[in-house]
Amino acid sequence: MFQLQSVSIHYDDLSVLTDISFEIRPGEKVALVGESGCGKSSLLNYLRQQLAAEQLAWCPQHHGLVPPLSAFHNIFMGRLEQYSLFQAVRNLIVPLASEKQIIEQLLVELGLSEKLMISIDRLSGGQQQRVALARALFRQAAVFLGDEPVSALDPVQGKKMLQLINQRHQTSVVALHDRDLALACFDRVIALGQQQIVLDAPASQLTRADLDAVYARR
Ligand SMILES: Nc1ncnc2c1ncn2[C@@H]1O[C@H](COP(=O)(O)OP(=O)(O)OP(=O)(O)O)[C@@H](O)[C@H]1O
Repeated sequence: MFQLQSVSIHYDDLSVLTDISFEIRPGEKVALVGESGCGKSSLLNYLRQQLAAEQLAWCPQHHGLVPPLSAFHNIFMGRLEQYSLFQAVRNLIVPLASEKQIIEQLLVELGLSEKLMISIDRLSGGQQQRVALARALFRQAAVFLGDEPVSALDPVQGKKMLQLINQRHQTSVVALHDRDLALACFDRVIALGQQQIVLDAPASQLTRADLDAVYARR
């Protein structure tokens, strides 16, 4: 699915990751951890560029929602490129019953059943984050890439959402700060630090202390 061989990522003269190599096979569920600024978002952006649009469900750190529009409209936009211009405009003005039903069902699963036609600027931070997640799930893609997609949720809800992500996608790579969720919900954990991969192991072979040690390095 992803094969990185000696990849370096930098912004002008700032090196973020240097000469990293790894492979992610189809079916793997991978948590990406490491302290703030270590390069998780930069790596996810790199991975995004390796995939065709139709393979990818992307959940960005800052949501990218349109605040005056409803949850329905924002979620519908997750698949906008798959519709003709006529279908897209028509559905944005008068939602098609079929699309509305799918999105309603998604919102039920995400605990937002009452919010279908509520505008984003009237939702809480955690509710907005779940709308961004619903927009990614609506794509029904093979690969989910998420940049802290549950950071605004409580741990119980966060775990439920990560389980849903992993059930609905063949492969996932998710940046997380919550080390317990990384261990509980993923098969494999990759940790970044000092421009390198500092740990890459099956979650079943790791403890919370192993991941804490990643954050203690400097
Ligand atoms: N567009 C950009 N232009 C220049 N520097 C950038 C840009 N995006 C990120 N950086 C820098 O690259 C480094 C890695 O940032 P990145 O956002 O990938 O880290 P992160 O691990 O995702 O952090 P966080 O956990 O805080 O979201 C940081 O030093 C950041 O300042």
